[in-house]
Amino acid sequence: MTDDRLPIEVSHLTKRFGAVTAVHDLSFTVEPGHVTGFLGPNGAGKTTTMRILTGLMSPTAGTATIGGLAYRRLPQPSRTVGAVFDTTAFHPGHTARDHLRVYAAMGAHPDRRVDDLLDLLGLAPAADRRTRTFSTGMRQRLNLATALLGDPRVLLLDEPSNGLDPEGMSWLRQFLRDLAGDGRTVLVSSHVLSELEILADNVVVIRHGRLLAAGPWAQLTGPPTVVVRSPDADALHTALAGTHAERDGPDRLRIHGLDAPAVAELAARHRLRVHELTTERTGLEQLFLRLTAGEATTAEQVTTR
Ligand SMILES: Nc1ncnc2c1ncn2[C@@H]1O[C@H](COP(=O)(O)OP(=O)(O)OP(=O)(O)O)[C@@H](O)[C@H]1O
Repeated sequence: MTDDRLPIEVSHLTKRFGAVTAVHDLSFTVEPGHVTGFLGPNGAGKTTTMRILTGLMSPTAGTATIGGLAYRRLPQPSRTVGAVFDTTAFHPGHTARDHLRVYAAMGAHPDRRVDDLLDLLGLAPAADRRTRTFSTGMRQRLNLATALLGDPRVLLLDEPSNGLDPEGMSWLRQFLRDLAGDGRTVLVSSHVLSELEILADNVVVIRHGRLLAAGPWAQLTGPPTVVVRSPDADALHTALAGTHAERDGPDRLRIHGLDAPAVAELAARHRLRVHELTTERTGLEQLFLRLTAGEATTAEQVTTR
């Protein structure tokens, strides 16, 4: 394959199971070179979308492509796409090495990939332990190793952070960033916003199978607000004429459209005292609750606030 930067494109995708519409006219793009979060409450349609992307299910309508091709039309699917689903089961009597060897044989991947991946995922010391003794974190790593056997350019990971402790999260963040840094396309689902905030650069938010918002975090949460506490709040308010500032108590101002260093410099230029200067971002939890409560229904409504 000459072009190894392969975007994921979901276009007007619909999937019905009898009376249930799991995915409804869903469209979004996932760019290579970034980790993109796929966020939605339980039952939102994330797994269904990812299953369609990996050819495990057919859509009722619309398309889901990788580098412009449906999974079934990819010339070397297992070398192009690596997927991890939450439900991936291990044979409890198999060791980590056995497990990877079985999958390497199924995908006709060279056996040496097994040892390379055990090393890469930090599983070498546990390579000959039976998977039934594995912690959640080790299972997640073994899942990732399995997905990486074919050295794929696209990774679809369904809830890979489920059950990880903070150290595991920090490791996963770096690991996914390194994969994306190499031009890979990485889509990671979760129903927990704070996890995706750590792991992903961009996010696609869905609810009831429909798109709610998509884009980089900063674009979705809006610019920061600077809160200043100053005994010279009146004079500072006057000095801030032309920016959007509002009183928030006798000695406090909330300022939009300037960052904290700019506010500090302006105060210094006017020789005004600053006792406290903090930056607040629109709470991501708040954003998600607002989105999933149905106040916003399109990306525009979210980005323009
Ligand atoms: N095989 C199926 N048959 C019938 N309904 C299904 C099937 N698979 C999924 N659904 C339904 O489709 C909807 C979307 O489910 P899906 O698993 O895609 O959501 P999800 O966002 O991945 O949720 P979770 O975070 O709980 O995994 C749900 O209402 C689910 O019950």
